[in-house]
Amino acid sequence: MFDKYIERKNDVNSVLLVGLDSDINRIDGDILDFNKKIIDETFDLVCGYKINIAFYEKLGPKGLEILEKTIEYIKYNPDIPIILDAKRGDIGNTAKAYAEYYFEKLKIDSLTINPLMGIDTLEPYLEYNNSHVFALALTSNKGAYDFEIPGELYLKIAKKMNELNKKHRNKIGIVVGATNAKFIKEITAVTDNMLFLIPGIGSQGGSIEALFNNLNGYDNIVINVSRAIIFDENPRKKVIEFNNVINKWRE
Ligand SMILES: O=C(O)c1cc(=O)[nH]c(=O)n1[C@@H]1O[C@H](COP(=O)(O)O)[C@@H](O)[C@H]1O
Repeated sequence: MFDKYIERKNDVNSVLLVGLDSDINRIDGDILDFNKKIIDETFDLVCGYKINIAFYEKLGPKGLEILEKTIEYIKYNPDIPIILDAKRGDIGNTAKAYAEYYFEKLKIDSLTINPLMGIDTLEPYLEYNNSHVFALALTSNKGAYDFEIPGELYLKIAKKMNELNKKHRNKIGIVVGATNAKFIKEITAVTDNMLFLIPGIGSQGGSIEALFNNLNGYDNIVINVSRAIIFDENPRKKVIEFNNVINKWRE
């Protein structure tokens, strides 16, 4: 799956993920139509899509149906990676149940997971040929200062995930928030070529400049922007703008 990201990134020259955080409270009409419109307007320009399950779960069975149809719709172009953002983390037996739905039925490319309960909770996700997970390490919210940053837990997670990533042939990446960019430099020092999923640009106010100053040339990244793209009146234009600014820094 790692290769799918790298190929896609090189093919379209973009590391941008559009986050389909399609909140019913901000949408007039049908969410599936809303998603299809965003996908139609952006698919040729983006590295991939991240779908946060919360906005679909809250609608009950109808929401899951929309989630499944959205994934199917993106898959008309099989080269586009799809991340399901569910931040799962539970004992092996339960993780196996999550994995069956996400990787066998939905056939997503990556799942976000919370690694706090330990390595055994990740293992069921890694048993599929093409599965991939992004483990939360340094999140974008201010609560990152509650547990992740004190005692450098985020670094401990990054190191362990890097080790696991080598063992499991590139099936693991980490989440690092752009809003806490100053800590990213230390992370790049302890990781090899694992993928970073970077949220926090756009509505959360993360600085692209600070992000790239701290990435220091590290380019195994995908940058997610949700609200600032999907709720803009011209999502395609917004994607082009983000691609341009980000690619200037990547040069
Ligand atoms: O795992 C994530 O994607 C994630 C981790 C994190 O630390 N911060 C974070 O914002 N996210 C997700 O990234 C998206 C950010 O959305 P916007 O702030 O609208 O761009 C949401 O789906 C969040 O749940």
